[in-house]
Amino acid sequence: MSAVTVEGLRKHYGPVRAVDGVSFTIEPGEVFALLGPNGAGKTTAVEILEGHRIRDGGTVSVLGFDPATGGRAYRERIGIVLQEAGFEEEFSVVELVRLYAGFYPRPRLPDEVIEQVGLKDKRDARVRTLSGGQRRRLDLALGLVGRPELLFLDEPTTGFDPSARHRAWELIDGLRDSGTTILLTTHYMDEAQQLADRVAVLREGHLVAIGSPDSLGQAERVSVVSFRLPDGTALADLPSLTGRVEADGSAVSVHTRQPARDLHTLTGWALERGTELANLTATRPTLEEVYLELVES
Ligand SMILES: Nc1ncnc2c1ncn2[C@@H]1O[C@H](COP(=O)(O)OP(=O)(O)OP(=O)(O)O)[C@@H](O)[C@H]1O
Repeated sequence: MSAVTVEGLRKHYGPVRAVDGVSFTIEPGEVFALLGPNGAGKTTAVEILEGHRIRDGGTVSVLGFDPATGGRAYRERIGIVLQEAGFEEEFSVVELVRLYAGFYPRPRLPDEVIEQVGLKDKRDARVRTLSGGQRRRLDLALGLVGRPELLFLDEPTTGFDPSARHRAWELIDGLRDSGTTILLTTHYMDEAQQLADRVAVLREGHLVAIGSPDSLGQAERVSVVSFRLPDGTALADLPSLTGRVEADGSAVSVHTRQPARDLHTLTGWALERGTELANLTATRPTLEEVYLELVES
């Protein structure tokens, strides 16, 4: 059985179709990243799965529960790491983690979780004295202490310094290795590439792509043709191409679904003018490039 099955999910706010017929599944043990620009519907979809919002249509099954009616039995099996949880500022780190541990039937040891998220030095510090990044790690500890089968991670590393980010990635990798299913949202494509077995891209309430980070570009058949603009040539002198042209100084990149055609046009153009296209390459795009193609085209 899939850990998560979503079919035809809909949630409208008046005229805004925040989620408009979205279907996907997440397998047990999978790390699944939901991507999309601001307002695409990620939070709405995730909060429906968490049981925090009521859907208007479609079916949802998470660990065999309907989150809308799963109640406490459901909440005991999931972990939620919110972007900005409101904390009791006067508690110490260990007190707060202990408090949360008390909500679950089979909690992990608070000190073990505190160490895992890298807050051992701050174990007895008051929450109000924590830095932003340390608070985010505390969020993570609170999401983990109940030994969840499914963990919801909302932008888990926003505000982290680079080394904290890499530690968080290692931690999430470790959770995957221990069999935890993870649904994460992120605006960092390198994070999705690094962590996710599969990613889904939402745009205006619709799923526009789904697959492994590496397969996504192939499915969209987007390639990037790059070259240096010949001396004495302006961008406006280039022939008309099927792809989207971007320039950074004289470095030009063409994001195209028809790389052969655009390469042919470009090389024909260069030959006619008796010039070269320096640094000419045609590559598969990064996840970030595929993502931008999907959400901006
Ligand atoms: N409670 C609400 N009432 C009315 N409209 C809402 C409500 N919540 C979300 N929306 C609208 O639904 C759409 C989707 O919002 P949502 O928060 O799900 O997007 P998101 O993908 O999570 O964005 P972000 O990346 O900015 O967090 C937006 O147009 C938003 O304005």
